[in-house]
Amino acid sequence: MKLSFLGPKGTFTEEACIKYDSVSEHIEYPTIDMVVASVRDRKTDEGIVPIENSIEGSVNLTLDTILEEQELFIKGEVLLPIRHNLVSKCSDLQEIEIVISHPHALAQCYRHIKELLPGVEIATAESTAKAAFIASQEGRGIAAIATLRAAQLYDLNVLVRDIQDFDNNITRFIVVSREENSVRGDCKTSIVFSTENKPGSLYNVLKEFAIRGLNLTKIESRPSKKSFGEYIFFVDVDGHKDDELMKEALKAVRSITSYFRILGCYPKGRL
Ligand SMILES: O=C(O)C(=O)C[C@]1(C(=O)O)C=C[C@@H](O)C=C1
Repeated sequence: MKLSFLGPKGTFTEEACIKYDSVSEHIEYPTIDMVVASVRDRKTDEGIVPIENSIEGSVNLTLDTILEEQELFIKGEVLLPIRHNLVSKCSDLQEIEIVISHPHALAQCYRHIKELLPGVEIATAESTAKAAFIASQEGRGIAAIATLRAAQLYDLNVLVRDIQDFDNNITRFIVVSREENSVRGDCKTSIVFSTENKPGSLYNVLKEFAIRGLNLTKIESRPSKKSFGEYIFFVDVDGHKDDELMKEALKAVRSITSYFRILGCYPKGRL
């Protein structure tokens, strides 16, 4: 089996990939949309991308990409504790003029970086490992926020360990596939929908889960990109899509929404 991930080697997504399936062939792609497209275009069987972080929230590019890919499903999820490190060719913090990383990683370490390196210039990269690679090429004056594995792979010194602003830093990754997951058991169901822009329409949708005692684990909105003030909602619910109460709730929600799709039903990830 071929499993694509947001690369290059040394990203947190690669770690999630190894945690999910260490046996398959792992293939790196430089961006989230290219990982998802590799599955759609049958170059790989499944792909892993980050979807949300406990400090910084949703990865919008992932939400927008899975919304566009109507033929793909979420087949699984992986939870990973995230520990960031400041890594560089330099061996002294005083020499650092630029800090580079993925925007999510920069946001997760914002206070720490401001404290350690006041006035430092910030630059972004497509992943933490890409930032480490750039730091290894550029050399002097630049540090990346990256994994310890990336520091090893790109031959960088670890200047400061654990620079995330909050210790309880967890990222959730999803596994995208052309096939639905067919397992039963302790599952989660992810849906996406839009409602008419009128009073109570979101309340009416959420009520269908509430009256049946179904627990929502996430709700996120993204602009529809068609009209200002119109939104698409992503909701995760505890439970399998074929459980009796869930089936009833999903049927009701389908009937009162202007757009509705089950993104996937899959086993809950564990830390
Ligand atoms: O750049 C990486 O290492 C990634 O895997 C991406 C990513 C993200 O998009 O949130 C994953 C985990 C961390 O939260 C920071 C960055």
